[in-house]
Amino acid sequence: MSRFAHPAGDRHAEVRPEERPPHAPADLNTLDPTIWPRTSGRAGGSITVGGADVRDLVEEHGTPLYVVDEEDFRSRCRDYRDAFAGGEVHYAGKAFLCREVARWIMQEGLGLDVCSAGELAVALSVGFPPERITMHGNNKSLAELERAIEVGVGHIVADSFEEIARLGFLAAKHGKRPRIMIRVTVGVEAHTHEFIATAHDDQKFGFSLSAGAAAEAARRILALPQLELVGLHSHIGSQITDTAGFEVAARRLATLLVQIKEEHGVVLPELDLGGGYGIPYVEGDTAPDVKEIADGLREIVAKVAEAAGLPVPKLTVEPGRAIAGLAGVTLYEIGTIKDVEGLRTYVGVDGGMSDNIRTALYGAEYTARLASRESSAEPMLSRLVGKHCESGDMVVRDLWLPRDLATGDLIAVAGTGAYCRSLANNYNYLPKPAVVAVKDGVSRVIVRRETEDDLLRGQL
Ligand SMILES: Cc1ncc(COP(=O)(O)O)c(C=O)c1O
Ligand SMILES: N[C@@H](CCCC[NH3+])C(=O)O
Repeated sequence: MSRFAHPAGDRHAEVRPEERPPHAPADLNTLDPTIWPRTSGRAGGSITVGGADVRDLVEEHGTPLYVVDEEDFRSRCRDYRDAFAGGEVHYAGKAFLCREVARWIMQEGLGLDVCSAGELAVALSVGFPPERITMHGNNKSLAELERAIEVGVGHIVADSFEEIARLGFLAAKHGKRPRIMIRVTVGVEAHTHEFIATAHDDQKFGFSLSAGAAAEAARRILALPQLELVGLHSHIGSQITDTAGFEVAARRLATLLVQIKEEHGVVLPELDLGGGYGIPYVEGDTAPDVKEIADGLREIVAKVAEAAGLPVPKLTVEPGRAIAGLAGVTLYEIGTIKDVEGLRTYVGVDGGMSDNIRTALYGAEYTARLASRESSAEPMLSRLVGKHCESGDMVVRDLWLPRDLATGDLIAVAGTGAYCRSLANNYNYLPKPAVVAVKDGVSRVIVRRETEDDLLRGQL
């Protein structure tokens, strides 16, 4: 099991002694280049991202602050696009989407996955080409499906029998022929936290392969001439570092491709293997390299197609975290430092589970550093906690920080570019932090900080 994964039942358990960090790192100032943004470093002691000093960023934009290294984000788009040349890469907007990010995705030549009318609206608002958009969701509303058909999204991934009937009705109503994929539950037990594993049979997504539901979905779609069935889709889960699950998924999808050809004489031209590629969050984490993923998946798809006597389908992947995750860091200001004798030091910051709920939700681990200066003080075992009324409100559960830490110091948490702003909430009426993009020493607000007016808007 990966360090990220642990049974949900353990979530509230105390840290067992063997899980405590065995020893402090030799140097608390270093920035592991596999975890921190590609352009990050230290200058005059302070951490810099995209050529900007975090002290200046905070001076200008306040804390907590989400900082996105634009070059890191865009270069990972290009890495995926180049590695999967010949196929398609769709960025999964749920990881982190705003208008500016949609523009970056568009400019870098990627497609986009959306899973709600809201995500679709963000993309359309900046002129994202609808034909490069895929619409997902296990319970899309009639209005969401209608909007997707009206604007002409490139693919709609069917997730239930009800939805196939709705799609048939709406396509006929609008005189359109949407391109449909079937979300197949391939029965893979992905090695990740149970809340983000999506291909074992006992869950809400997709049509079960083993129970025959996926084959039945194909029958029903092919019976509706107003729908064009173009392929099969599988997404086995998120933060997956072992690529074996993707191979099994690809092989199993291929068996269905063969079955559909034999039963209906139809060769589906596309295969979408979803996203889920893991990233390193803490030192020692390993993550698959994009080239290896691409070469591995391409080889498997080609092999299984060949063995089945089918033409090699076009391969699409949908990375979210692997593009956005490491581009982002969160900056906090330290407010309180509370030493609990003999146990640890609680370091309180001005955000918490409203801007990063992943630690509370999945037991996620993060790397954090004193960001506004370097220190050679002794390491102290710390817990970086938020300011919410929950004792589970932690940003980093176990962390070594220098003993001379003081109120007003800045802390940077790495790897917060994915599923932090997108999962942010207003618990305890905290306003959501701003998101700034940094590049060549210049910062731009791409999502402004919420204000008290935002918090009160819409109430009687
Ligand atoms: C259908 C689908 N595609 C892609 C993704 C992106 O996953 P990740 O951010 O782990 O790459 C998800 C989320 O898990 C998803 O549900
Ligand atoms: N929210 C999850 C990922 C879920 C992906 C959506 N299917 C996380 O932070 O790890």
